[in-house]
Amino acid sequence: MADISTILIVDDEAKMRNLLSMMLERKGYQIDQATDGKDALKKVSAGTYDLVISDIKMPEMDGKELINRMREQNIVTPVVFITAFATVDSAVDMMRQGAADYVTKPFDESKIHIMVERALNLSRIVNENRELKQALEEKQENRQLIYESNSMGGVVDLVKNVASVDTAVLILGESGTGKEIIARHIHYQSQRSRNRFVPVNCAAISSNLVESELFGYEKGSFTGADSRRRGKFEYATGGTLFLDEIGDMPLDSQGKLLRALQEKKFQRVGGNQEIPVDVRIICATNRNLETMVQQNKFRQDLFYRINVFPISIPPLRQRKEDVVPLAMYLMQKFPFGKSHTISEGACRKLNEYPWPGNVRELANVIERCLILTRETQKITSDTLSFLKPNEPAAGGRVIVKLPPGGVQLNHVQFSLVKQALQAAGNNQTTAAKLLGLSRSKLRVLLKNMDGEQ
Ligand SMILES: Nc1ncnc2c1ncn2[C@@H]1O[C@H](COP(=O)(O)OP(=O)(O)OP(=O)(O)O)[C@@H](O)[C@H]1O
Repeated sequence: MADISTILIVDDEAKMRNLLSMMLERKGYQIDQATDGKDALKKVSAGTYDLVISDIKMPEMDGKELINRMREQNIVTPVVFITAFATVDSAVDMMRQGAADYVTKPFDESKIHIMVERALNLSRIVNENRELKQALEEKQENRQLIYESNSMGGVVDLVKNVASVDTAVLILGESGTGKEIIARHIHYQSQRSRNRFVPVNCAAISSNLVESELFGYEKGSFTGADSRRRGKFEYATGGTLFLDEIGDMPLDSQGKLLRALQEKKFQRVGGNQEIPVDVRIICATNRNLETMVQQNKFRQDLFYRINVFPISIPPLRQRKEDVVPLAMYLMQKFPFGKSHTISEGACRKLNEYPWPGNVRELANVIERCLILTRETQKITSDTLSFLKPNEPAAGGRVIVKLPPGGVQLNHVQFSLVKQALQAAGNNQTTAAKLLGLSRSKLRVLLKNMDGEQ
């Protein structure tokens, strides 16, 4: 049931839109309508459609401009044109613009159905091809797991054991230890590897959006829901759903997640169609969920359901053997780091440092060193003089004195975010790094700040 095709019909004539909608709804397709190219572009940018059927002549934005704008925005949904007068020339022109097909008016119903089926088949093949390519690239990108330590060797053994079964896995470890890369390895070694690996950062989604992010929504289910949208569960069908920072998921959303996992089905927000769950769940957290359960901050029943096969990733300071191999590997990953060398003294310094931000912090330090030594291409212990073993390079402890009259925490947050953006020249990725946040979490903060202004 999850793959009912959704078609967007674009025509300025209501009569034509309704006629086509009726014909296609009878065949079981889900239909949405737009009144011209501009309206259609807004909808295809926000929603998920399998096919667009569009008139050519329309006010505001015509069919040709619509398809051009879609391709500019990398929206590859096939478009079929309906035209009153198709000469060979205009047909060639339409196909040149990237149309999947065209039909001439007046048309009979069977012609429309054949054309829609053909275009949807094409759409499926194009999507499959694109996703396979993406998966291959991702697999190559995340292929290498660097380690020398016995403790990481143990983690890799656990990954091998659990990959082939569909068991829920809970990956535990401090921030930046490699929880996501381990989750990807489980996925790519499983029978689900031909399908998607879909990461969701539970900490980056504001609580009122968790449900629609996970389960999707129907058109009109809330203000701004202009079109139907698939959620992460549906998107990951046949594959793996990676729920990162699960400990940060609000309690009421935890209840909804639990229900979907128990009943093995869910409904989109505002919908009544039951959609079966066919995903493998891998969760990760840097929090102590058992303590959170005791404090009633995490649901015990959900904890038992996701904690079937726990894997703990040790912090980098407890596996010093991995530090230098990882540093060498990370150097190679940067395009300008291929011919750099690293001295023994520098390696010693890297080994002495406690790495509170783990592998992510090591990657940041290596990037900084590569920039500092662009000329000499030699990383020495002097290059690492900014690294103080008792003073973390990033994410260190900061003590802020509380003013006697108290302070609004969100004002402090606001000020720090603003300063970080200023220092980073408005580059959100760099600003997020300065604040020890992921870019998505910074975006949520910015959005919330917008709301408060
Ligand atoms: N053993 C490893 N080999 C190669 N790369 C690694 C390894 N461990 C971590 N990395 C890299 O370090 C970075 C941080 O790892 P990852 O995102 O998996 O950590 P995480 O524990 O999920 O972080 P967070 O808790 O902040 O979400 C990534 O770029 C990842 O590819």
